[in-house]
Amino acid sequence: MNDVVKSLSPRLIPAADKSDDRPTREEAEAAVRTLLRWAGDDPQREGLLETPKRVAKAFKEFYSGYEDDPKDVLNKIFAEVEGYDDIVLVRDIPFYSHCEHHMVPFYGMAHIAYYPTKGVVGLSKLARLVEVYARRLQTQETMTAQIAAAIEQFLEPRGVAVMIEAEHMCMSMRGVQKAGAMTITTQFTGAFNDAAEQVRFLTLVRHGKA
Ligand SMILES: Nc1nc2c(ncn2[C@@H]2O[C@H](COP(=O)(O)OP(=O)(O)OP(=O)(O)O)[C@@H](O)[C@H]2O)c(=O)[nH]1
Ligand SMILES: [Zn+2]
Repeated sequence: MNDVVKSLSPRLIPAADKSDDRPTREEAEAAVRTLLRWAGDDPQREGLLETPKRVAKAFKEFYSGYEDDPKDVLNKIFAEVEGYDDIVLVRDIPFYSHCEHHMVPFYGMAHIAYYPTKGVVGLSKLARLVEVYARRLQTQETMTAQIAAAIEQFLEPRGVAVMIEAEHMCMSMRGVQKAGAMTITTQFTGAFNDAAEQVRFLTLVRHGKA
């Protein structure tokens, strides 16, 4: 296992703590009313009356990944694949996440590849794994490492490659205001530490043929 993944994995693999000090829905809605006032608006005006309830509900969707455990996503392995042990790559998995610095969306595509050893997982599970980590407060780097670490731990492949390309709204609509700037992160383990393997991965991601 790659050193970065190994050092990150204890913190990153389990589902987030379900701590007891979670606020009630009423407390969450009151916090939204405070932010509405902070934005300069009046939470009591008609159009905003139901907004705190909607925001609390939307947060449940945006951050549902805290309830999910990668173990439950990757626990079903299909071993009967006639000895197939070549690359499995799912590219262009769209995702929406929120940056942990500003709680503003960043969104883009994830590309995931691995070389199976003990079997393969259902292809949809790789997209579900992206959801587990995207639906939390994140940095793009952490999310990239977490996806690679989970596949390492549960599939024990010959290698994993993860690439994420995303636009960060905190860089587009505020702050430095560079709309369209794209951030690319990669995490390679095992066989993918080889330069030729990285070229194969990137070629498949870009052109669909090796
Ligand atoms: N490395 C990394 N940085 C991120 C990510 N998402 C947002 N950021 C950056 O987090 C940084 C936070 O910087 P700060 O100086 O603490 O906050 P700020 O004053 O709001 O910074 P500006 O965005 O430059 O206005 C910014 O440079 C963001 O671009 C991410 O996924 N990875
Ligand atoms: Zn941000």
